Amino acid sequence: MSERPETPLLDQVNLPADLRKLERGKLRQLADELRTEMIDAVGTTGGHLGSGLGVVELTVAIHYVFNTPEDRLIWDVGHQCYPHKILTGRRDRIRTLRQGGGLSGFTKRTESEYDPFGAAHSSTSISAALGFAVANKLQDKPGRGIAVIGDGAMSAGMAYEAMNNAEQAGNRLVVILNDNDMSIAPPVGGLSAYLARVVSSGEYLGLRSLASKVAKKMHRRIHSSLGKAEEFTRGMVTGGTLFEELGFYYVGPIDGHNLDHLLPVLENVRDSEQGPVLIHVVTEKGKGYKFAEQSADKYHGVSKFDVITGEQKKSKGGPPNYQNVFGETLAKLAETDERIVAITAAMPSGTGVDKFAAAHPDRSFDVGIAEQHGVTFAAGLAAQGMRPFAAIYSTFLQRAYDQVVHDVAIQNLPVRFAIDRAGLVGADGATHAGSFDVTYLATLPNMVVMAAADEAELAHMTYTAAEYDDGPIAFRYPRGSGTGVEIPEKLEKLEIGKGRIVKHGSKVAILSLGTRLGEALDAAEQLEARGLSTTVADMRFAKPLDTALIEKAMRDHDVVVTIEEAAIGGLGAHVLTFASDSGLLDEGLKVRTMRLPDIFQDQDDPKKQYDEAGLNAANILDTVLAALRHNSAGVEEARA
Ligand SMILES: Cc1ncc(C[n+]2csc(CCOP(=O)(O)OP(=O)(O)O)c2C)c(N)n1
Ligand SMILES: CC(=O)[C@@H](O)[C@H](O)COP(=O)(O)O
Ligand SMILES: [Mg+2]
Repeated sequence: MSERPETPLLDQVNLPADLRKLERGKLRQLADELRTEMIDAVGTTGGHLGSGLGVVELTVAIHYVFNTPEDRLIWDVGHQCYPHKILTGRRDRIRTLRQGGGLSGFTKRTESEYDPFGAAHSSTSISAALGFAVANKLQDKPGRGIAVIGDGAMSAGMAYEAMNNAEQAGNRLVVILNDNDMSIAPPVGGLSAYLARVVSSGEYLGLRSLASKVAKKMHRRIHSSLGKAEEFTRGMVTGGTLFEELGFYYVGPIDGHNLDHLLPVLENVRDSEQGPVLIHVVTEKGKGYKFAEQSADKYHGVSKFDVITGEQKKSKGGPPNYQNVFGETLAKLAETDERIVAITAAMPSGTGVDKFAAAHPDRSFDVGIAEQHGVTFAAGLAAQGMRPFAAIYSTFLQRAYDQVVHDVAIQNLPVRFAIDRAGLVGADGATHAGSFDVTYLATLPNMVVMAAADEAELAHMTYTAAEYDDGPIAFRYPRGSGTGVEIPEKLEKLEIGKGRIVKHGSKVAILSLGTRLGEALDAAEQLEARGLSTTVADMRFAKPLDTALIEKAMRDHDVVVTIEEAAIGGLGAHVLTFASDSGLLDEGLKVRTMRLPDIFQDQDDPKKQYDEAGLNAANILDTVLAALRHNSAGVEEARA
């Protein structure tokens, strides 16, 4: 008689309270079902897979042992939170992940009480968890701050700032270091080597001896189940000296896929009066899905894929990605210029620096998730005569803004900023939008700010930046693939501060910065069809402005529109400032600035995001026609 299939446990678990009703012996089956559900879901949505697979058991154990949501659980970066979302009332929406109107791909306060803190930029979890812990202490409320932080995220300075400040929290703060020996790429630096030593040199010690260490450290009765456990675990030999010196009780390393190890240790920590505690958990990124386990990047970020074959449904062929145009162009330039070096902050493939590194390994630097260090490292390199390219996503460069101002701009050092993911980025949503770099860079004295309209322009700007030694220079370009335009063999060194007229007209002038140029040309066609002769300029520079081009546009046209994939304070603001300073607005010229809206836009398909932002061709057409309907009194006349 065939065995009746087990009733899926996952169907009985909507919230952690349901999970805690299960016998411990059932948790293994639940974890297996949870892993299967996650693989199936991400197969249909795409997203971050490897990191979530690595924390399935840890997620089950944390919610089983700790009293979430009263215990505030904070996932660092939050890209590993899909199992957490499934166990906290969002299984029914998990297949809407990273889609318009769907679940965010990261933790988000507005989504659930089980997401006490939003994430997506790394290394914030310990600071936030410390905040919750101290607040509960001050309010005499129960509840801990629990931070789960990866080994990659632990390479950022902010994590140490938080740990340095953590002693005050006592046993209210629990830090779980999820060490899978991976960042997006293999981890780098001294910390990674240290953790590898702690994990690899540890002999197998019986759990009892680990238990006695834990109990001794915490002056606690050994938790009964811990005492009974027969399993072996890696013991600590060198131990977590680094963390202990920072005031933490260090426990580990522990096998993060073995619930018989995780549960008793978490219970011990939960019941301990001592703290703060750092539990060092060893996991495998991509665990339990062979295609992820076998891939170099452990399926960190995947498009939709066939669960059976592991085959991702990526569009094949087509124009090159901007990141690779940058990396390959820079690699070529570096063949004849020994001064060129490239720096990435743990994003070699995302920035295209991996292409540069393949050709020039000794001139390529992955500094880990350490944008602040990366920028000032570049400043030091520049001060000593090198030509450094700091390749950092727009959103992640925000983390190093003071370094840009204080170490680069004020000293007028020739650091080159290759700013990828400029503008709206789609599935990663608001936390990753590259909205602010024009605003925050073009306001700085000495800074040159360029924006590529297509991949050929990006190649020219990479060359121009390489040759520019007069101070800092930045060039921005979007996520994804180019327009298919041909990239000439011979690159052009652009004249600093000069734009280019792409289409000549006489009534309307559209001044475009970046890849909205395509939409501007579409709009120009529609305007011409209405008898409105339209000039289109690719400004190329937000700073310095091409003032001659702007002045001519303003004197020779009735309506001037600026458009950019940037928030207020960018090209439009600088054009208006120049125009008002030059008296060009005195004759009642109609000027409209089109820019990103003053909201944080959630995830969606990028085209839809730009529709929502009002920055597509139809929006340009409407803006121009509305402006033309405004009479000199600024009153809109009835629609013609
Ligand atoms: C400030 C910042 N820089 C870069 C990134 C891009 N990023 C996302 S996840 C990741 C690697 C994180 O590694 P780890 O913390 O070990 O987590 P794992 O993926 O291994 O679970 C990086 C570099 C980011 N999210 N935030
Ligand atoms: C979680 C994280 O921050 C990165 O994985 C990011 O999602 C990468 O973005 P791209 O996919 O644009 O490279
Ligand atoms: Mg990791």
